[in-house]
Amino acid sequence: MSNKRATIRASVRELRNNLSSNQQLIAAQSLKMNFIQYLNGKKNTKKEHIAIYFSNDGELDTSLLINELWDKGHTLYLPVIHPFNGANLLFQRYEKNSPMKANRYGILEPKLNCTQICPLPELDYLLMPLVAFDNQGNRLGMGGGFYDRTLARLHQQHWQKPQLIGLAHECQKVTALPIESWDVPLKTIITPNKTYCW
Ligand SMILES: Nc1nc2c(c(=O)[nH]1)N(C=O)[C@@H](CNc1ccc(C(=O)N[C@@H](CCC(=O)O)C(=O)O)cc1)CN2
Ligand SMILES: Nc1ncnc2c1ncn2[C@@H]1O[C@H](COP(=O)(O)OP(=O)(O)OP(=O)(O)O)[C@@H](O)[C@H]1O
Repeated sequence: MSNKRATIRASVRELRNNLSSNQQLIAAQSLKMNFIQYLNGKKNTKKEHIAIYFSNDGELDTSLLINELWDKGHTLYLPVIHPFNGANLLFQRYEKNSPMKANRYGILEPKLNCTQICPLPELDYLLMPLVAFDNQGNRLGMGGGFYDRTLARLHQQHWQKPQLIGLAHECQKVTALPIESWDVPLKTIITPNKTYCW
C-alpha cells in the first residue's frame, strides 16, 4: 500500500472524527435533502432499489436519509461482508425489523439471509462510503478494498446500473489522490454542501 494513501487516509479520518455531533447532525440533514433533490431531478417517480451503508468512524450519517427513503417507499440494502469470500460485499435487503449483527469491524450488517441478497445489476443506486475523494472523482476507502473488488467486474464493462454515488463530508475532499489500477472512480459525489458530477 502506498505510504501517501495511508497518510491521506489517516489525516482525513481524523478530520471527520473531529466533527462535532451538531456538525454531524446538520450534515445528515443536508445529505438527506441533497439526495432527495438528486432523485427528484431524475423526474422519475419509480420506487428505487438503493444500497446504502450504516455510518461508522465519523462518516456522513445516513440514518436520516435511510428513514426518508423508507418513508418514500424505496427498497434499501446494506453491505454484508461475504461469509466465504470475505473480500467481497453482498447487498442484502434492509428493513426496519431486519435482524442485525456486528461484522469484524463492529459495523452492523443484516444477518445473512441468501433469499434477501440483491444482485449488483438489479440495484439502481449504490451509495458508497469513502475516506477521501479528489477533484476528478477518485475515491479512497478504508483500505479493505471491498468496494473496489466487488465492483471490479462491473467496471470492466459498460454498465448502466447501479449508479455509483459517493457520500462524504466536504472536509474529505483533497486536490489529487494517488490512484491505483483497481480504483473505481465515481461520477457523482454528494456532500452536505454540493453535488459533484463528472
Ligand atoms: N460504514 C461503512 N461500512 C462498510 C465500509 C465502510 O467503509 N464504511 N466498508 C468499505 O469497504 C466495508 C468495511 N470496511 C472496513 C475496512 C476497515 C475498517 C477499519 O476500521 N479498519 C481498522 C483496522 C481494523 C482491523 O484490521 O481490525 C482501521 O483502519 O483502523 C472498517 C471497515 C463494508 N462496510
Ligand atoms: N479489484 C481488485 N482485485 C484484487 N485486489 C484488489 C482489488 N481492489 C482492491 N484490491 C486490494 O485491496 C487492497 C486495498 O485496496 P484500497 O486501498 O484501494 O482499498 P479502499 O478503496 O481504501 O477500500 P474500500 O474499497 O473497501 O473502501 C489493495 O491492497 C488491493 O490489493
